Amino acid sequence: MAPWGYEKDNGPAHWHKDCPIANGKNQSPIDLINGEVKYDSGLKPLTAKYVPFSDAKFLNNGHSVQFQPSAGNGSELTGGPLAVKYNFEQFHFHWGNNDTEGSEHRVDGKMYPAELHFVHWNSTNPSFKDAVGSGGPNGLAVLGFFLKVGAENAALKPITDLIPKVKDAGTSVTVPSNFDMQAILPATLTDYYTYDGSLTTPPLAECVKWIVFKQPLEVSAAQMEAFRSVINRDGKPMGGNYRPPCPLHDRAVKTSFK
Ligand SMILES: Cc1ccnc(S(N)(=O)=O)n1
Ligand SMILES: [Zn+2]
Repeated sequence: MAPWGYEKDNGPAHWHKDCPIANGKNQSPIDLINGEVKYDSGLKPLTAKYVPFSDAKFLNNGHSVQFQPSAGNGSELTGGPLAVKYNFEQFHFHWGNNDTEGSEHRVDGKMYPAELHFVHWNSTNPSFKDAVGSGGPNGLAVLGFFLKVGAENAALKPITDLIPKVKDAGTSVTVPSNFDMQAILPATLTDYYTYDGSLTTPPLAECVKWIVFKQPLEVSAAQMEAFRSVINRDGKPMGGNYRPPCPLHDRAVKTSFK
């Protein structure tokens, strides 16, 4: 099979051939149906501490654009549904070719124009790779933020301004060291959905504690257009790099809000 992608001949419907877990019972993304979620008063607030990065890259890996600091940067996530500290690994995006599609998770069937994933790994593992392979839903913790079109997002501007420099697959740039990742996050990380799921791209490992925030972040139309100018490994616009929702099976989606 050609390397996996989102086209007709290598998209999500094909992934099960190389990754049979694609048809597993704990796959992501899912449609977050408000009538079926359950408030959990035991969910604590989440704390994310992102420290300045000395040498971080912003890159086009052929299926997304991704911010990746050097390993062991010291940024970490605790609280919420998490029992231990998780180390920050990278963030990346999924988006559509128009404003009616692009997010991976949906809310009552609604898609947002894009979704931002902050990936963290369970610090009881020696590395990110070990955490992915650790088995069970506590290997990674991924924060999902919906993006909607509105005001310019000043915190993401240093990243969206770099997009023209990583237009082609396999390109990367160094991110200015004064980039403040903490500023991307809302002041308080409240009101989220959480459930046990998987990576949404191959290898689709079922190792993720998903934490999807109810409140979307805003980006400007110009920032959305920047994403839509990115080219994938097949030389086509990367937009549409989202997996459709997977069956919930017998999983519960909990909320930190009523
Ligand atoms: C690190 C990683 C790999 C694959 N997929 C994801 S995702 N889209 O589930 O966050 N993250
Ligand atoms: Zn993702």
